[in-house]
Amino acid sequence: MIVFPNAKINIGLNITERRPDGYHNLETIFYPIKINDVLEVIESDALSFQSSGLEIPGSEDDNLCLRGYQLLKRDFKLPPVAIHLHKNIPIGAGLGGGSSDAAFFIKLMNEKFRLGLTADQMMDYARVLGADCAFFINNQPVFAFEKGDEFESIKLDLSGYKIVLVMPDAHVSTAEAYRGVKPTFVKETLYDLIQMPVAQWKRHIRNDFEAHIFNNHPVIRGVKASLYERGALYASMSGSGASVFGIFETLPDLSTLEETCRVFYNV
Ligand SMILES: C[C@](O)(CO)[C@H](O)COP(=O)(O)OP(=O)(O)OC[C@H]1O[C@@H](n2ccc(N)nc2=O)[C@H](O)[C@@H]1O
Ligand SMILES: Nc1ncnc2c1ncn2[C@@H]1O[C@H](COP(=O)(O)OP(=O)(O)OP(=O)(O)O)[C@@H](O)[C@H]1O
Repeated sequence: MIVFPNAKINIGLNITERRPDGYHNLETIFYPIKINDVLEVIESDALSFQSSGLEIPGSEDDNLCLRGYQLLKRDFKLPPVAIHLHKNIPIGAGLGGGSSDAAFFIKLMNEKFRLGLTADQMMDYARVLGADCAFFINNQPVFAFEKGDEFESIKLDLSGYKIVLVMPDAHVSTAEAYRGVKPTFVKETLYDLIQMPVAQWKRHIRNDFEAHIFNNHPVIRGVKASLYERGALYASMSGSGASVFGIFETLPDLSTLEETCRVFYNV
């Protein structure tokens, strides 16, 4: 069975408090985008994992797909499987690529081996693997809160706009991003702000990671500025970075950015 795990962007991200467990409470809007990996699972004689495409740092045993397999195996009698992941979603990008692979792996296993899990049950498994992971089970635009793994559905349809995603030559680890952030009280919740017209978002919606990540990686600040110079209605770093997205009325010419960055049009 083959599935195509997709990336997400965060529209707005407010870090509201540090939790006793070391994590942070936050609020954000998750929006799915059309940048995809390819994940294939076949029944096999032995458990194996191989990947192609972008190089994934870390050992294969730490790959979130294998961790998903081990997690399900605690509760279900599963045969060995051969997993192939073709990696295309940029890594260290704030696009949730690894989390998406894990969530799609759980959905695939549920279907392939008829495990009978509901979406809520799959989300409970996904939460164990990462804060971002549960979102990709339903994969619909949501307002997310607490660790970013509790959701309220929202009406948000950006299909009438052109969304462009730019990945500069910089990588930010999620842990690095959280280490430098100072939680702040939220006056106006994103749940309400997101209902404003897109052209007004620039004045009201922010990503709390940007300030210190831009200081550590000025190239990311430059990409965001370029998107506004080319007419973006709204531009922001996604999640903990390093990718930056822009929402446009018409598709911009980003050929100069393409010299130094990976640019994805119409995501
Ligand atoms: C930045 C976001 O992508 C926004 O959507 C997410 O909050 C990150 O979620 P994620 O990559 O799934 O994160 P995890 O793999 O669960 O956590 C990585 C590290 O980020 C920090 N972390 C993550 C989520 C959160 N709400 N508070 C945190 O402080 C913790 O130090 C944790 O050890
Ligand atoms: N399937 C996978 N794809 C990508 N990274 C993976 C995968 N499985 C495990 N990882 C590990 O996760 C790390 C990437 O996570 P990181 O949080 O830094 O960036 P990200 O992919 O942009 O995700 P996020 O949006 O959650 O921040 C990699 O260094 C790698 O070791």
